[in-house]
Amino acid sequence: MHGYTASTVPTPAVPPTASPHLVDLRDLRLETAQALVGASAQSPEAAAPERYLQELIDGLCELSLKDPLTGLANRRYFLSVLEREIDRVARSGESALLLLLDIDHFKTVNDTHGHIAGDRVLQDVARTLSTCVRPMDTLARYGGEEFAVVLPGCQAAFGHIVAERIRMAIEKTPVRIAPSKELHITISIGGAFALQWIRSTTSLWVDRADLQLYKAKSAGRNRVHLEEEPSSTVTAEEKGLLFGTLYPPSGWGDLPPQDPTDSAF
Ligand SMILES: Nc1nc2c(ncn2[C@@H]2O[C@H](COP(=O)(O)OP(=O)(O)OP(=O)(O)O)[C@@H](O)[C@H]2O)c(=O)[nH]1
Repeated sequence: MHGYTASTVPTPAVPPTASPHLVDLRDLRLETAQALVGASAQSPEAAAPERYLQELIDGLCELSLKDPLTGLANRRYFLSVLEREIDRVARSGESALLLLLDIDHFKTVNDTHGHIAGDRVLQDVARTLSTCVRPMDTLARYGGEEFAVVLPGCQAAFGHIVAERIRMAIEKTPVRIAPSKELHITISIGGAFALQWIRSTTSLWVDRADLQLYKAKSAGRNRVHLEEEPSSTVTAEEKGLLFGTLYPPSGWGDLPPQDPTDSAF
């Protein structure tokens, strides 16, 4: 974020309809912004208001994409990345892995050590996770104590290795919540690959990974569960996305209904 605060930003020369000297960013409205832009074009100090506006826009963009506690991408941004990834995989047939990572027994951390310690755990876990991913991967805080990462170009053969490496990194990195108090944190990980050549949806992809996360939790936590055969778990909805009305939702590989009057048969 930029170093300005909400109430101390000096305004450039503005028309009388806009506020006189200071603009509280929380109160900034479209008309005010338009007035600032209009004035900046005519003002002899044109450079300053433009810089101000650019900083304002940059700051607002950053706010809208980042999780304030951890500095990671937020859910909204992550879903837009997933959307793009689905597109890419559908066009290129390359692989991509989605991992959902959830801190184990996090409620106990909050209940035992307090919310501030819980926040510290979230920040430290985020930092450790950041060291485990490649620059091309997108890591996000997906919800309360849940994180997500999408790994473009991750082959099925390597998925488990990558996820296991992340799990172990968290397991062997204690979180210091006080000078003499360290917590040992674990995470459960569920993962699913994007369906190659199929334009699925973000929610179906997330649901798949979530099912695996549920299995990892149910199996005892601190473990990785990845979908085995992505193509064997294609849902009826996804078959519809691929084949439209050609194939009935009864089963993968069903033949389209034959029209006896069609000479092609
Ligand atoms: N400190 C802190 N706690 C949060 C935040 N967001 C969510 N939580 C807490 O995360 C906890 C999640 O608890 P549960 O959903 O029961 O999950 P859990 O205790 O980790 O249990 P399992 O996931 O089943 O291992 C709740 O106590 C929430 O209050 C946050 O930003 N900061």
